[in-house]
Amino acid sequence: MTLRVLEDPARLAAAAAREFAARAARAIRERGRFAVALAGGSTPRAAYELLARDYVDEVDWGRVHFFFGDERPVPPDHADSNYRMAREALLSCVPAGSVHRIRGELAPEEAARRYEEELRSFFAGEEVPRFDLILLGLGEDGHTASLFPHTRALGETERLVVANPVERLGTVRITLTPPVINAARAVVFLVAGGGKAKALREVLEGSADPRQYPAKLIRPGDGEPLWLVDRAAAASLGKGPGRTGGWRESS
Ligand SMILES: O=C(O)[C@H](O)[C@@H](O)[C@H](O)[C@H](O)COP(=O)(O)O
Repeated sequence: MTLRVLEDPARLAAAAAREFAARAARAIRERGRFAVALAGGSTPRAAYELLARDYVDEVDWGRVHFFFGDERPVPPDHADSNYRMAREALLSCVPAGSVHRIRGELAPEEAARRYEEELRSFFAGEEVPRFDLILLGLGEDGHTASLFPHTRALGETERLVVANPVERLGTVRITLTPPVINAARAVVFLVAGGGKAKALREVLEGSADPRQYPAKLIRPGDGEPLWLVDRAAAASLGKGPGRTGGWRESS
């Protein structure tokens, strides 16, 4: 597991944009396309905006295929839509090869079924779709994508996409499941803000049950997750009695 601590959210966004562009170039060089699942929430927005502003000529956007790690059960123009955030920050600014949104306007089960169909079609021939990159955030409760603590999706081993009831939020979210995320060639977490410090320490150093901190379930077989965090989110690392190590800080 590699941890990079950036001074502030702006430097975190810049590092994330650089990472995205580097992995896109490598995937396109090696396989002729770059299949990426975008994270939702607020943290990644600045990185998406940097990609749209500073990387228009750096990335062969026509070979980039955008997917989503999860979606809220809302239409694409709703303020809570992860698709809407990505469209405003990036997708409307670059000539992507394709954009595959999760149809939040449908009933969650139907949205999950259709999205799974779309994944199986795009990744035809792959038992489990292998994204070149999956971007993820981390919630203060240790969730990632829409894998929330003690929810049904955490134990999913067959489905690629599920409708996941989240009692605490009183809603049903549509999310990639752990097997798909862990099949990715690369997983990069973007974590900013002191509010995430406790969850980040628990995930990286704690021995709590992964059902309590679902981001602990993310262990890509191919490579270690890269954690891009700002200094505020990293404030509690290396202090807890339960530091299990296992991560190295890279400059
Ligand atoms: O749909 C979502 O909300 C995200 O997929 C979710 O997993 C997010 O990444 C975390 O909740 C962190 O959100 P912030 O970046 O807003 O803190």
